[in-house]
Formats: sequence, structure tokens, C-alpha cells
Amino acid sequence: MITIQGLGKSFVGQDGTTVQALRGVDLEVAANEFLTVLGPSGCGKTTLLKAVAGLTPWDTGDIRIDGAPVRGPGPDRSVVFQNFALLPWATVLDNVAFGLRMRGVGRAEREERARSLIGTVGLAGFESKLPGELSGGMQQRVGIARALAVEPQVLLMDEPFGAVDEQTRRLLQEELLSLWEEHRLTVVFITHSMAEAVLLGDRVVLMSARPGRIADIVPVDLPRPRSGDVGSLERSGRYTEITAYLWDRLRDMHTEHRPSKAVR
Ligand SMILES: Nc1ncnc2c1ncn2[C@@H]1O[C@H](COP(=O)(O)OP(=O)(O)OP(=O)(O)O)[C@@H](O)[C@H]1O
Repeated sequence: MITIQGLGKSFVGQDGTTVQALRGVDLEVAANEFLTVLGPSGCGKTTLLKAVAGLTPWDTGDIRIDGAPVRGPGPDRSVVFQNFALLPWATVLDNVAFGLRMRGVGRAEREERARSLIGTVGLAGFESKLPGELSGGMQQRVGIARALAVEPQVLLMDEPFGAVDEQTRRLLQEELLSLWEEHRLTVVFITHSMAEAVLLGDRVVLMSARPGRIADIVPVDLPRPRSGDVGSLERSGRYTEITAYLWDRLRDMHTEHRPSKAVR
């Protein structure tokens, strides 16, 4: 379980002004939960994710994973970024095996695990290619395989499908759902897409901007597993209701505190 209490973080810009990126963020993410995070640009989603990853310090509050305080990056957490963040000079195989190599896993074992995951994400045959030789969707599959290779407890995803075309995004969503259904990781997934947030999440966290706070948490009571028939899920009345509710809330946030219609 991830426990975030009273998290606050400010940045001082080049011009000396201070931006409060996060203030008083309290959040619990259950083990094996798929949590999606939605909110206006600049509301602190990436800052929150990087704090959980141990990649950025914070000013106030506390983050714990199963009770242990987060002090920096750790083998229990993997991050998938929007811009793939692959090593451009390393092959697909070496990119996926990278984290295992850093952890001292021997060549034969790390390559075997990497090959198996490359197959899982549908890239068998591309092991010796460089990232620059792959499409955006393929690069993100490498990013996901790399993140899973170290067998993390927690997968932190920062708009991972934001840079790929709609069709590829759909395929990646289905693949991620089926990976999660199989491995039952705890996932925190940032997105700008309401549809994606509802399709993937057990709950959707809505963040408001400046300072970034949790405005609402919306449970997504749609049946699982969802990977098999995403289309019929999206045509269901409940899906439409939840998405409409999210849109109402987001619009309220933009137009300042209009009363909202609850679906719960
Ligand atoms: N390194 C930094 N230096 C100064 N300000 C920063 C830094 N990183 C983030 N910020 C500021 O903190 C706020 C939150 O940024 P963050 O990237 O977390 O938002 P976000 O919700 O992820 O945005 P987006 O949806 O556009 O990716 C923004 O106002 C941003 O300008």
C-alpha cells in the first residue's frame, strides 16, 4: 500500500517567484489497485508521481510504501514516462535488461527475462533493434517491458500513452490491462484522458490546480477483467455516467465551484 500524508512541494522559478505545486495531498493507494490521476495541466501530477518514485524531494508530509518511508528510488517501484526515456544507443534487449544489470543479475538470467518480457509486449524479433528504429508505440512497449523486468511492486506511469496515435494507444491500453490482470501490480497512472482514466482505473483521482490538491476521488465500479472487451465496456451506461460525472467536475474546476451532480 502507498500512503501519502500532507504532501506539499513548492518550486522557486528562475524569476524568483514561488509556485506551490502540491499542498496537503493525502492519498492511499491499496495493494494491487489501479489508480488513475486526472487534472488540469500544471496541477502537480508529475510532481506527485516523481515524489512517490523518490525522484524528487518534497517540502512537507510523508510517503510510505507498506509502512516504509520513501527516501529515494527503490527496486519496489518502476516508472514509465511519456517520452519513453530509453537509452538510444542500447538495443531493445539491453534497454529491457538494463535495470536487472544495474542490480547485478548475471547476463544469461537477465537476457532470458528480458526476452520473455519482450515477447509479452509483442516485440519478439526486435531484440537487436535500437529505439530510433522503432515506432512510438513500440518504444513505449519497450519502456513497459523495462519497467516490468525488475518485478516491481508499484508501477508509476506518467502519461505513458500520450505520445502515440489513437489506435496504438488503444492497443497499449488493452495490453496494459491484461498485464495488470496477470501480475496484479499496484499502478498509479497519470493521464489527460477521461476515457483512459475510467477504462483503466479502479478509482480516478481528480486533482485541482494551484496549488495541486485532491479535489475528488471517483470509484470506477465497472466489471473486471476489462482487457477482453473494452469496446462493450465503453458502450455501457455506467461508463457513460462516470465519464460524464468526471467531465462535470473538471468543468466545475475550470469555471469555479459550480454545484456538481453526484453519481455515487
Ligand atoms: N523543476 C521545476 N521548476 C520550477 N517549477 C516547476 C518544476 N517542476 C514543476 N514545476 C511547476 O510545478 C507545477 C506542477 O507541475 P507538474 O509538472 O507536476 O504538473 P502536471 O500536472 O504534471 O502538468 P502536465 O499535466 O502539464 O504534465 C507547475 O506549475 C510547474 O510549472
